[in-house]
Amino acid sequence: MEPSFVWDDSYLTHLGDVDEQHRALIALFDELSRALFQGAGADDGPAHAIYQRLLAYTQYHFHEEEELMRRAGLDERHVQAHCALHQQFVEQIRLLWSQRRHMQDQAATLAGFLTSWLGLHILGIDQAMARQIAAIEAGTAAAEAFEHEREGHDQGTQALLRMIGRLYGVLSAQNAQLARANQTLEERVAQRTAELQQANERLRVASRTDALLGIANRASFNERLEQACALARRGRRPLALVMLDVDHFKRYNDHYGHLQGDACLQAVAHAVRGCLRRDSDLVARYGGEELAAILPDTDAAGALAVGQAMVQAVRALARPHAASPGAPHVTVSAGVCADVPPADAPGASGSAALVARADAALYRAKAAGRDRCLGEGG
Ligand SMILES: Nc1nc2c(ncn2[C@@H]2O[C@H](COP(=O)(O)OP(=O)(O)OP(=O)(O)O)[C@@H](O)[C@H]2O)c(=O)[nH]1
Repeated sequence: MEPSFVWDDSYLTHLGDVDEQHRALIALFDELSRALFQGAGADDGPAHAIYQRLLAYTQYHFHEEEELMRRAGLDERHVQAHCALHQQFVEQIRLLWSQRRHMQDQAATLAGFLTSWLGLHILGIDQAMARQIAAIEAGTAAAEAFEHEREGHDQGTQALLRMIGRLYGVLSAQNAQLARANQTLEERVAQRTAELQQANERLRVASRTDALLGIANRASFNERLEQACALARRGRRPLALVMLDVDHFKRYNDHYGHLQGDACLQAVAHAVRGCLRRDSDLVARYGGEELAAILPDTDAAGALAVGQAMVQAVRALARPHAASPGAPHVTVSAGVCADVPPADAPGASGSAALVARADAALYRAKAAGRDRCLGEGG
């Protein structure tokens, strides 16, 4: 059931402007109530626009009323209490409106608050204001009119009014606390969501990176290779691959131990990576001591030049390898191939054919004495 404001003569203050503004306010309250009840759960854009008009009009009305009280010369005790109620209302309605999404039944709560607050306010303090203005106009001193207003109520009514005022204060404070708690909760949820997103991003990067060498892992290599092949095929551009393997690495491990072996692989990976020139190039750990590079849009001559630069960069590390039957330092062998990837044949992808061809070149580089890079032409 919609709580709507039913106007009757008991609400009249007989102050022309004030009564007119009260009626306008009631009309806005009813308009907002209707919008809330009709649009419950849906987009509350229309209700929000009415709320903003209502808030603006309320503030205008409060300002007018406060000016009127000052012009009429009302006792300052009344003016202060009256202004405080106005201010409290503005704070409360703002708070309630900001929290409306957390309410179980926002239409009933908001409409109920508006209608009962206005009724209480008009029947209570606005009528007291009107009576004091009338008394002052009839020649009574402001302080006397104020005191008389107090005495006008019997003790029971006075106590009741105090209780209602106190109850309103308690509920307002409670409401503000709940709003703050909600706000904090929302901030915490937003912070946790951001942290989770960052953690997910770190996981995503980690799942594609080799933990020892800090370069792309095999899974990432496979994915990038498929993408690069598809692009190269579409553009009919050559795609180059470099397969690279550390020479006599088993002997290195046996001689220097696995930890030194790990450090050696890291140095090699760093040197090899330093030879890439384009953002689209990628070097990955293909297997134990085997690395692979994808060089999009690169022909055989270009690929051979990059492969040779990698071999030279590792040579330049001059990392001792006392157990090698070849050079006295760590070396690598590399094989390259470059081609427009062949269209996928059933059961075999163009990328697999390119890998096999680069692998065969690497095998020949090993057989030819290691520490070199060979292309498919030799
Ligand atoms: N320290 C270390 N060793 C690794 C890692 N991954 C693979 N290896 C070692 O690399 C060695 C590779 O040896 P092989 O495949 O026999 O080849 P190789 O000794 O390098 O000889 P060629 O390739 O013929 O020059 C093996 O002993 C692996 O244990 C790693 O992450 N760390």
